[in-house]
Amino acid sequence: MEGNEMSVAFENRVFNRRSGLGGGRMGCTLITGFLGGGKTTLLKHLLDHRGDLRLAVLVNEFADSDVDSLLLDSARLNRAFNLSTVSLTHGCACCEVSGPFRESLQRIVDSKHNFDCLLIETSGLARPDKFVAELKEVGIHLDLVVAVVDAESLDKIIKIDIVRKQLEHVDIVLLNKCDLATLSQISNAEDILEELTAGAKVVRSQFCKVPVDLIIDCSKLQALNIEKNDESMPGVLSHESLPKMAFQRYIYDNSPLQFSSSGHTSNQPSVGGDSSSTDDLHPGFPHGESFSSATFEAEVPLSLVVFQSKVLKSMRCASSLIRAKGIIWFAENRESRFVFQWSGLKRVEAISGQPWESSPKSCIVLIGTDKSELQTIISQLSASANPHNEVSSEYGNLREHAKSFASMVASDDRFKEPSLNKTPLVIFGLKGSPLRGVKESQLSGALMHVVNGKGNIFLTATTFGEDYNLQILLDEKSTVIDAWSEIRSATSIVVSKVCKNFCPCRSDLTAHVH
Ligand SMILES: Nc1nc2c(ncn2[C@@H]2O[C@H](COP(=O)(O)OP(=O)(O)OP(=O)(O)O)[C@@H](O)[C@H]2O)c(=O)[nH]1
Repeated sequence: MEGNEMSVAFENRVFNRRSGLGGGRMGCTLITGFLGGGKTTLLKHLLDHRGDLRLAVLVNEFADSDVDSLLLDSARLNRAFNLSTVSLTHGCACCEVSGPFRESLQRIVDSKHNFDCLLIETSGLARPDKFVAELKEVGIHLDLVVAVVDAESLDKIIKIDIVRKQLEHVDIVLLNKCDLATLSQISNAEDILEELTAGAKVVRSQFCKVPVDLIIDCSKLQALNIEKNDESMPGVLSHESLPKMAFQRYIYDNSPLQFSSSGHTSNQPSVGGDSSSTDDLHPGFPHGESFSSATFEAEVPLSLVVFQSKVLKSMRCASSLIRAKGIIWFAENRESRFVFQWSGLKRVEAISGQPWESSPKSCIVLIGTDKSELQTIISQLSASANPHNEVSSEYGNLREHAKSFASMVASDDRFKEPSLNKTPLVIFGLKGSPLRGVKESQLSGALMHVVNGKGNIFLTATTFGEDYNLQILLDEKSTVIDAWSEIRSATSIVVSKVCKNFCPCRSDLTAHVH
């Protein structure tokens, strides 16, 4: 790539905006940034707030699995927009751009949908500069390169070569996850970015909530006065994985399970993996580090008891694990699909909000630098898969634990009335404050992050409209008193942080301001 080409894009955009130029060609925003920084979160935010923009989206994924499409629910979006999903399993937009990536670009350009803007989410291990020439070839105008960066972990990951490369030519950096970072982490991150990005705009954000106009050039549309209709659904066109030539499938030899490559239909869990290394597989591979990915799939539910006691434990012990994400089918919550996320400084989330649209199954991708650690986690995941759908034998005294925990929650008026279901899950959550504009989801979501971040307890969350509930399953090892004491003290931290900007005279929060 030519040196300053991308930095110039931002100035061009500014110039075009001011002069009403920009041409009739479709513009493109490239979203880059290391694994787990918040690129998909930004994409979702843009899709949710796109107004009447017609957006085409390409998602580039590191692992050999379509997890991002599952997380974005792209099949549903494409159905609504009458587009078919293109599966680009043999081409990497970053490393091998001549194949399917070019074809998808061409398809977007030729599309009768007349898209206003193409959003490309690059994989967390891709170099954004590799995309520029291809875009030019098909006549797509690169408006902007945006990097999404985790403010809490930037000082750790900045040592990784690809992270530095990603930041070299960006126009805007969203310094994201500012809700998790301390002020000193934020200002330290800003210093690092100033040094590395040669003058990019740095914008602090939480969950990438920034104006759409900052990321997408809307001025062209106004200048061209394009008529819009209400059916401007985005087209989420593809998932891509890294090229087969740069990767080697490997099988976990010592597992007793049957293994298969993607597309298996058995009721047994299956795993697959990809590994990349600059040395032995692809001498020209530009990523500079050796990363591996492994995918676990199971069409039987996973036991939450085993998941939290074994899988999470091995994930926490795996110092080389960088990222995990996927969809989980828990035996204790069969009706909903849980979106599982592990990113940054061991931040764990498991949130369900949607019923299954197709047959339930779990699909989890792990990315790290040590294959054997990934293998250990995969083995634990396999152990948590329960082909016989019998989990009640694991419950033992857990229901008693649940009852006493629920009674403790009931005694604290910061919480809603807890409930129990037929499993040992306790369902509970913090009260919101409509008067102060503090939602249940804000408080309970923050509580989940704080508690899960410590790693002693695992909270999952379920959402339904404005309702946001947490779930806890106290296993044999956790004592109810310890768990409750940890949740109470985390609650105090969360409530004081979220509510600190509000005047304490309002009565509906008095319960929160203990
Ligand atoms: N607390 C907090 N969590 C965030 C924020 N932004 C994103 N997350 C969470 O961080 C996790 C990773 O976010 P993603 O958007 O999937 O990150 P990504 O960069 O697309 O990840 P890869 O595609 O794997 O590279 C998810 O659990 C998000 O909910 C934020 O500002 N604050």
